[in-house]
Amino acid sequence: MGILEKISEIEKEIARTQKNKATEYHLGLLKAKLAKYRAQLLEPSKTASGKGEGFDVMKSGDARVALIGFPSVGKSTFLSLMTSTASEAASYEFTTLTCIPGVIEYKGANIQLLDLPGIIEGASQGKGRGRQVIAVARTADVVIMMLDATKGDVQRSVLLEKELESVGIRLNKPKPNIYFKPKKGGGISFNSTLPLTQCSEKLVQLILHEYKIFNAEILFREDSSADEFIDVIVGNRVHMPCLYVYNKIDQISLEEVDRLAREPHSVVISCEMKLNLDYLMEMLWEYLALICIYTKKRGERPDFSGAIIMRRAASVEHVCHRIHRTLASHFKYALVWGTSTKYSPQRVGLTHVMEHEDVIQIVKK
Ligand SMILES: Nc1nc2c(ncn2[C@@H]2O[C@H](COP(=O)(O)OP(=O)(O)OP(=O)(O)O)[C@@H](O)[C@H]2O)c(=O)[nH]1
Ligand SMILES: [K+]
Ligand SMILES: [Mg+2]
Repeated sequence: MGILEKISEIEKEIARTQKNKATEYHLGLLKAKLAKYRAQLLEPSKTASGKGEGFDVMKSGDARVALIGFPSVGKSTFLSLMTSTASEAASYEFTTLTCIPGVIEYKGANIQLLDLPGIIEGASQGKGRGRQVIAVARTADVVIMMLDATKGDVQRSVLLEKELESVGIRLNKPKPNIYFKPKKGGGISFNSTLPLTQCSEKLVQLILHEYKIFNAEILFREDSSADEFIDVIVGNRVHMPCLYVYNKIDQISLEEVDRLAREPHSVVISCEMKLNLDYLMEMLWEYLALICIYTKKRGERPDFSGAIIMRRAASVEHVCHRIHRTLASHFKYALVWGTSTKYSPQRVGLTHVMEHEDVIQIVKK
């Protein structure tokens, strides 16, 4: 039996197994098996000629955003609208056949936006160009899942989310807070800091057994599920923020727009009428978790023309490294003006955490 058949067998068995206390272990085991086969699917195939297969687009700029969606939802129209790159748009499906990069300039940051072919159900198993598209999605900092507002797409977004889930991409989900350390000997040591309602020591043992792990230390720090535990063992999961963008709202009623806008993580837009694009950029900025830092030399005004773009929670040390490789080793202290400090300016050390629009002056030894 091929992997795809095995996967489909297990999926069928999961679907026909009733979920209750008695089947809990059986289901847990099935899920562990499923995750194992899915992982094999992700491995590069040995038979394929290899070259020219993937969409190799160089990473550039401060962050990368991938446009994922069914065909003809308006991904290429969006890229052409937001960047100086033109990507062909048309009313037929699968107009775009490869990965087309553009750059959005926003708040001094260069955000790389990737237009991609439309994907359909079964993409993760190689339908269409699904696997290449998903491989690109894995490299993004944020995924924009673009949906067609005229197609009642709340349900359809679930389908695509499942495709991404099945290859280890977790959208808008925090990493499970589980400590897991394989050992050389000593058996399984299992602990939890709170009562578990979705998983148990026995289930954990079974799952570990399936992965041929017989010695390990495990600590559940939250009430995680068996699926989340499997994610931790498998390890190559990508946790990624995702914005659900409903396009073509020029075609639906105000009530419908209002309803879609209230869905979690969603933004409603119209590329054709250029509606709500500012708000989308604000949300994207939030989801990318980028901040602007301005530098200032002693006795001079801050340089507001060139912001340093960093990730949220970046420290003074991170800023130093960005300015020059050796700066941190000559660092004496820094003066910071802005929302991260109580006083303006305030003298801070390397570990101080910067905030958006802070100004920094670095004093060397
Ligand atoms: N009414 C309306 N039509 C739109 C809007 N945005 C895009 N379209 C139309 O939707 C059709 C598909 O647009 P594309 O940009 O080619 O869609 P795509 O998602 O890139 O499609 P594929 O590359 O085939 O997957 C085109 O006819 C666009 O003119 C919009 O905001 N409103
Ligand atoms: K199209
Ligand atoms: Mg397109």
